[in-house]
Amino acid sequence: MIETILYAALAILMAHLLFGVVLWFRVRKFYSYPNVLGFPVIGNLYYFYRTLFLFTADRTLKYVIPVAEEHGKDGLFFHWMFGSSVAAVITCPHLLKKLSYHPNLADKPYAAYKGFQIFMEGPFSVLRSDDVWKQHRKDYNNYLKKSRVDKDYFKTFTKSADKLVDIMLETPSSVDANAACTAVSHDISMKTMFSVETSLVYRPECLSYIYRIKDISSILFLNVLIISPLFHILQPLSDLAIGKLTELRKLILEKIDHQLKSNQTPLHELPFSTYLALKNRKDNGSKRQLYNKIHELFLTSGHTISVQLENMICFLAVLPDIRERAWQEQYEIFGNDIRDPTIDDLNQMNYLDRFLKESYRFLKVPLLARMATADINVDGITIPRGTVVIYLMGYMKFLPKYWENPYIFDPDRFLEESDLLKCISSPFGFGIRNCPGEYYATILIKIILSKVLRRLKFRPVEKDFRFEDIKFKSYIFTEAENPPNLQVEERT
Ligand code: HEM
Repeated sequence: MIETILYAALAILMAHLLFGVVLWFRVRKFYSYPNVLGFPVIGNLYYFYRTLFLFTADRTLKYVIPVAEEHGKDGLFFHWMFGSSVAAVITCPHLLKKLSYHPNLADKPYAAYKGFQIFMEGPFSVLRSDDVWKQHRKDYNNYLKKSRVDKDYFKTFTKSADKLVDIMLETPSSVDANAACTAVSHDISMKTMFSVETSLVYRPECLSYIYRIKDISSILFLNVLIISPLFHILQPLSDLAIGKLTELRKLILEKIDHQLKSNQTPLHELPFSTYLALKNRKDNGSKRQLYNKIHELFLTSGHTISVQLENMICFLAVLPDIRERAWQEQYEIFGNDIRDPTIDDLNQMNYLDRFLKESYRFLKVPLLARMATADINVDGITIPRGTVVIYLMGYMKFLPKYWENPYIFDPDRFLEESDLLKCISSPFGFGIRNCPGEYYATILIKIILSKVLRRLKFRPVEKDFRFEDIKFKSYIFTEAENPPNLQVEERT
């Protein structure tokens, strides 16, 4: 018996060493780690297991940043990542600038985005930037373009801003701004993208399911090597996990059905979700494909705004000087008038623009990833075809070499903006896979903050809570993990 166990242990050890040799052979040309115990094979095995269980963006970042600081050279280091691919990790803004629009870096890597395909199907989760992606993207661009936002969605934005203020005034002694912003931004997304009016998004049980979607989507940033075999189990589970949201989906599908049956609305006036359903029908797409398209739209249009908005309100609450300066600018434009802003008004809000930029720096996407579809030569180094290129945004946005006092919240650091800083601080990504929702998001957030600032005074209930007390955690975006409840009063 003991002999059998010993043989089995020896066999596992040998198999491991062989595996280690294969790993080392694959990465030996550009591996930048020191050997472990002087042996490259053991080093490779060590890093293989060390990164195999990096499931979430937060864990990945916590592991990669110290490695970048220790081993990165000239803003780049190669790493055997996610247990499955060689990654070139970019930590230097100059390199980022050179590579961000590189034609060989137009695709998204399987390793980092495949997980999203469990429940999303649209430009975000399409890996190749091919004709399929182009078509999806064209549809998004069409529904998010400036003329649509200004003409079709603007009124919804302004009405919803008032609604948010009213909700915050309902329980002025202790406002959960996160819940309020989540409800309102999902309501806006339901109205603009899905043309559905429902109070369901305001119900606490529905909100808790929306938060769950956030958790699921952050976990989906995961290790495909482990997760791929589980895909078929995970897909039905993801439906179960988002329970109440299936009620929202039901409403969306009923609306779609109704619009398709009535056949009266001209094609270009259809809401985005109905248009997607029509196309899905034409392409003989399955019901699951339609669900996945709806989920992507729901996540990209609702979740993104709610995270940014709730955190920005939290920043304004804990930074009284900045809040008053932002209010002062509003006062200069509107006086005491609480009328709806126009596009011209929004264009005059320069301090608010800087506040948004500085907020985005803290609420950053922790990392962005692309796939090298051919060899890339940069600064005398070759990034080979098939390498996953990871832009370590969460690191570059706080490098003291580029940002004075990086952990101080200072909108005025954007008074002068170089091309380089613009590139690092870009909250909406870059290259052809950047965000199509930038205009929609910016207009919406500015309208809401303009109303909130003009109508409300607010501070944390816990008076001593400071900006420095905020603990940040990375999901798809980086967010405050411990936002304080707010005390609110109407400005007179
Ligand atoms: C403040 C709000 C938002 C921020 C900070 C943001 C940020 C981003 C970033 C950084 C990317 C690039 C992701 C990557 O490279 O992997 C992205 C992609 C995307 N965003 Fe946004 N986004 C926001 C709002 C929106 C909105 C409102 C929509 C749609 C209604 C949207 C739809 C998309 C889509 C479809 C993609 C994928 C594009 C592609 O791969 O071609 N986003 N977003």
